[in-house]
Amino acid sequence: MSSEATPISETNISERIYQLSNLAATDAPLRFGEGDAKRVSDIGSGLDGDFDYDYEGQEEDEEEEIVEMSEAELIAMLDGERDPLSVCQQLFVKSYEDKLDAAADLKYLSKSQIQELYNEGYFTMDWDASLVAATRVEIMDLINTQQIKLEPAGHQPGTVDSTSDDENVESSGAFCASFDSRARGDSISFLKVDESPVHDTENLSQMIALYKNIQRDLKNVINLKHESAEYQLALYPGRGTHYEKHRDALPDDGSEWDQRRVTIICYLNSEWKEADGGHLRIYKPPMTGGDQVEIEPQAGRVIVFLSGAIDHEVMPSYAERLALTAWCQ
Ligand SMILES: O=C(O)CCC(=O)C(=O)O
Ligand SMILES: [Fe+2]
Repeated sequence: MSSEATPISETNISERIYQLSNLAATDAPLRFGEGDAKRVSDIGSGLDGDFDYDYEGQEEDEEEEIVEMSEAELIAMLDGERDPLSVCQQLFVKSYEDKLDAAADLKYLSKSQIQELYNEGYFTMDWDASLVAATRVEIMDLINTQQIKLEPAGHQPGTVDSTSDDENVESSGAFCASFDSRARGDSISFLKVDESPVHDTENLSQMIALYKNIQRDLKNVINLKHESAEYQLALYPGRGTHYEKHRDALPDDGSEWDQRRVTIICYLNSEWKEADGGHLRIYKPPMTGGDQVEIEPQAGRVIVFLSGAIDHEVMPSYAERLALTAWCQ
């Protein structure tokens, strides 16, 4: 189905984007690719019933048109209207360049990293590999002792994401589809970093502090609504497991929706070598040339990107591959 052929009204799409965005705020990233057709009209509830009353003659004009559109089509349509990076650049506070010049508000990130995030939609950095390697040992121990319970991300909904909203799980065909094991081969656990003593471990808590530091700096230059973030641990077991091309959120200019705005991922693979694969492939936004960049998932490598602007894909991984992601809203 071609997105151009789909007539859709402004209000219609904004409501539907709102509902999709709520999905994105759980673990329902906006995946797209072959065979990923979803009914936008299936998502959520209420909207289609809003016009069910029968005042003679009046409702005809107001009858909402039900439009079928996959997430891929929705994103393609939005991208066609405006480059997703230029939309997400609106997330930056108006005075962000002044703040960079003052540099006083940045404690952990550099001015050039913030500028890269603005201009390219992402930047990479490296954390102390020995801290990350020690954290991996702690995490594997927590997994082996069942203190962290990983569940296949491509599993049936309702059993996977403790942070997810049951209403979404039940009402949304799209949500179900995002748990398609063909799309992703990892097992995941959402970490309640602020609540659980389980994660009160020396190295892991030091690493969480690093994420929080980044978030604190980002908050000075980007409109972020929350102090907290969602933390997801993801383990790919090897055997060529991957995560198909997707976007973590819709392009978001910071208006009103509960979107993931910034994705921060750190890799924890101390023994990683080229033949292990599992690179993160980044698709640069069209306005920066649209090239592909591959990020090696080696211990300490960190990527920070604008969730609504960067398509990405986990390439087949032939060794266990561990990553800790934080999504800031
Ligand atoms: O682990 C990675 O490199 C990316 C994972 C990812 O894209 C996701 O969990 O949404
Ligand atoms: Fe992602």
